[in-house]
Amino acid sequence: MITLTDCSKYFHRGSVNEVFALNRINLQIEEGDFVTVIGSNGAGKSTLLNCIAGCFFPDSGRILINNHDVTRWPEYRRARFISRVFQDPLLGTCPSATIEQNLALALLRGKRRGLRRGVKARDRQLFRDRLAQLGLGLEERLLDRVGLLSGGQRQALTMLMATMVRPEVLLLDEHIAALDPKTANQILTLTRDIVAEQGLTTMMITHNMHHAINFGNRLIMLHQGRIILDVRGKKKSGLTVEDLVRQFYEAQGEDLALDSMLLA
Ligand SMILES: Nc1ncnc2c1ncn2[C@@H]1O[C@H](COP(=O)(O)OP(=O)(O)OP(=O)(O)O)[C@@H](O)[C@H]1O
Repeated sequence: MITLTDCSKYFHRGSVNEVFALNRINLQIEEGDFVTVIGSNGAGKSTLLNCIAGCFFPDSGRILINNHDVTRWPEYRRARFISRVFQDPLLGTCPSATIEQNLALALLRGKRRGLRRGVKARDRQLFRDRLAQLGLGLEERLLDRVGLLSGGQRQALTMLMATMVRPEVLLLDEHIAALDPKTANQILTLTRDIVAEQGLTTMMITHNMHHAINFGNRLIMLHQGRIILDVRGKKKSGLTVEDLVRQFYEAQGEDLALDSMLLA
């Protein structure tokens, strides 16, 4: 469970460049919730995930993860609970290491990391089994360097690594945005399967309203650092893209001609 109470975040506070990126956010995400996060450019979506992940501290407010008050915990300490996948498939893996070395590293998440003599046979079988689920033939390429993989293969591997040890929270920051549509759909399906199989508490930022509606059980929309829409369950799955656009403008009380939303 993630609880944000009155969380605010400024950048360049007190200067002419001041940005009020998160404006007194109150949000409770239940265990196993899969929340899609949408909003215009600069709405505060990544800032919200960064605050939860501990990239920086909020200026005010509290953050609880599974009843631990992590508000002042540094990022590395929260990494015990949180896995994150970014837009760039180059992040999250080590390109010069092999697939099995990357997976072995992922297996150590949350444990004391020491030098180990290579990959154990038992682990290797686990890696083969998990990779086979991707249907990309990577189970036959354990000794290939990750830098040789395509963006889609790499993002699939990153998803596997992020969930190799079950995280309490999975944060997906536009993780399919750099992929072609077919590969993006494959990674989304993989995401849905892994999240369902492990019952992960998940937040997924997307600019695609269809994805926001069709994935997850809850949808939040941010605008200017505030949550302006929060729908879940049947109400969410019954939404259309047109509903979302309308609700966006209604929530703001602004003219429909405004084109700040930038959602596909
Ligand atoms: N590290 C930072 N330093 C200064 N300003 C920042 C920083 N991170 C974010 N901001 C500002 O905070 C606001 C919210 O940014 P954020 O990246 O959270 O938006 P977003 O909703 O993720 O947008 P996008 O869809 O374009 O990725 C923006 O005005 C941005 O310029």
